[in-house]
Amino acid sequence: MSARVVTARVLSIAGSDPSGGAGIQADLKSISAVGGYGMAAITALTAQNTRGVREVHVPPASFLAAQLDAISDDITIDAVKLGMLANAEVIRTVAEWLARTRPPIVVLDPVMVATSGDRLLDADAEEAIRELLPLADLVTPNLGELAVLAGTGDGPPVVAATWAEAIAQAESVSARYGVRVLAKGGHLPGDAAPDALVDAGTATIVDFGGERIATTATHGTGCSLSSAIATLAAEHGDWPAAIAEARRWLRESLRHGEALGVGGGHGPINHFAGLWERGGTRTAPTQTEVEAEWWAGIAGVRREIDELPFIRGLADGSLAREPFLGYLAQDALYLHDYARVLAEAARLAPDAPAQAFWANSAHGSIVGELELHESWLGPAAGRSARDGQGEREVAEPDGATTAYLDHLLATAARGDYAVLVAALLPCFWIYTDLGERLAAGEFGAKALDPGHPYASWLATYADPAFAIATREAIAITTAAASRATPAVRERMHRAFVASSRHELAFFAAPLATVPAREPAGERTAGVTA
Ligand SMILES: Nc1ncnc2c1ncn2[C@@H]1O[C@H](COP(=O)(O)OP(=O)(O)OP(=O)(O)O)[C@@H](O)[C@H]1O
Ligand SMILES: Cc1ncc(COP(=O)(O)O)c(N)n1
Repeated sequence: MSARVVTARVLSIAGSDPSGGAGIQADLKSISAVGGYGMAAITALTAQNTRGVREVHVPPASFLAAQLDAISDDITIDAVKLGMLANAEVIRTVAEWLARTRPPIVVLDPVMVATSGDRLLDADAEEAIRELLPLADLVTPNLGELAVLAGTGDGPPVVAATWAEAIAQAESVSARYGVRVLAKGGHLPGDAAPDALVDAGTATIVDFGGERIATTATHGTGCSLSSAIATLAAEHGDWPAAIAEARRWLRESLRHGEALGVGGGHGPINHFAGLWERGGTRTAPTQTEVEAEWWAGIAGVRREIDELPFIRGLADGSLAREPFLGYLAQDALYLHDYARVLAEAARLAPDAPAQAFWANSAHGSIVGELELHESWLGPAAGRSARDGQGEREVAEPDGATTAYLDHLLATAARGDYAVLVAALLPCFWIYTDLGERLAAGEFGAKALDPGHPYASWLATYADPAFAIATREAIAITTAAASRATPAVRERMHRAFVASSRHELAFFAAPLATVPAREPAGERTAGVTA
């Protein structure tokens, strides 16, 4: 078998079923459902529905040859699936093209009679199918087709009545034509629906067992299975693995067929049931779209932050030293635990660059806390006790700090990396944005004045290194959101919005929580400057 490919380019050479359950329509759905790129050259048009075939129109074989050449002249074909071939002339056209182009994988579903009992191959063409067998890598007959292939032409074909008889017929076909045979038990009576891969060349039989699924939606199962096997064989480079996976997918699709409610006869399987259930129908937003949507989504919160008396006072320098230092004390407490949550993100990170980024940010957060103590607050509480300077009153986290940290620590404890990084992001993003806009004079010229009472603190937030870290945090988070399922992305977004609201409460707290009974200027909790 040829080298593996990521997205197999698979050509179905088969008939059209306008009801969408069998033929090329089923083939294209099946190839797509298991991850391949589907192409289709049409051998015949049928007028059929789930109840039966009304008419068949076979275009000139020369036109089929033109379709096949148009494809092989331009496109690398990783696998071919052959379905309804209608008549001997079509079979010969396909055989000639196969012999000339030698696709690496050829799966032949020797379609002869539809589930409804209608002929899809001229009676006199059943013999011609044998010409194709040596050109195929795998042939997938149902019990009736297997009997025809196993027959020698003397007398009518004898359909296997037991699974053992079917295996014996498959062995003789495999030996006679030098082709692997997947014997299919879909038409066996009883509760089992077994298939078996029979290869006389290697004297191996691989059994694929399975309970029969109680459903009337079996139209096109043979078409769908053979297309999925061709696609997965190109991807896996291994027949038993490809067949096992194709059968798992087929059985899932069989279980969901009836719910489609298509037609009053044998309805189609639901080729995409698994994909739909696992979230495959929604287009994932790009990273740029996530970034724009999430940022726009917290526009209201950001506006409220901009308008806070604390931010206005910080910008124009009118903010009293006492609430400012109260804020810094809370910020130090926040950074203390924020560092631990960042370290947890490093622990959960799926790759080394992300792990390094979060670990580095955790380090930055610890350094930030220490710097706050060095520049503004005095020695950190733990050290002050050890240094015998324990006289100083130690700040307790206020309600806003506690709530924010509880949210982050709970998110970390839940252990979902994507949701955790979304929760961590606002602290980077909102601060960088504020710092940049303060430094740009958007809140008034005073913020740019070197004589501003908090100039050195303002400078930290306009730090280009912090802006670079913020870009990285946005990139990591939006990449995770873009890859996530819709449900996880929604949880990420909720965590992001929740953290943004906590940012607002955090900025609002210093002026909102000064206890009324405490005379201004005398509040000392945590403030040591
Ligand atoms: N009711 C069922 N439950 C489980 N598996 C089934 C059922 N019916 C068919 N299959 C499986 O579907 C695949 C096709 O089998 P089947 O023997 O019906 O071939 P077919 O006659 O070529 O299909 P088609 O229905 O397209 O004519 C096999 O893997 C078979 O085991
Ligand atoms: C065009 C076309 N190709 C193949 C089949 C066989 O499928 P089934 O046996 O499930 O009817 C079909 N009905 N129509």
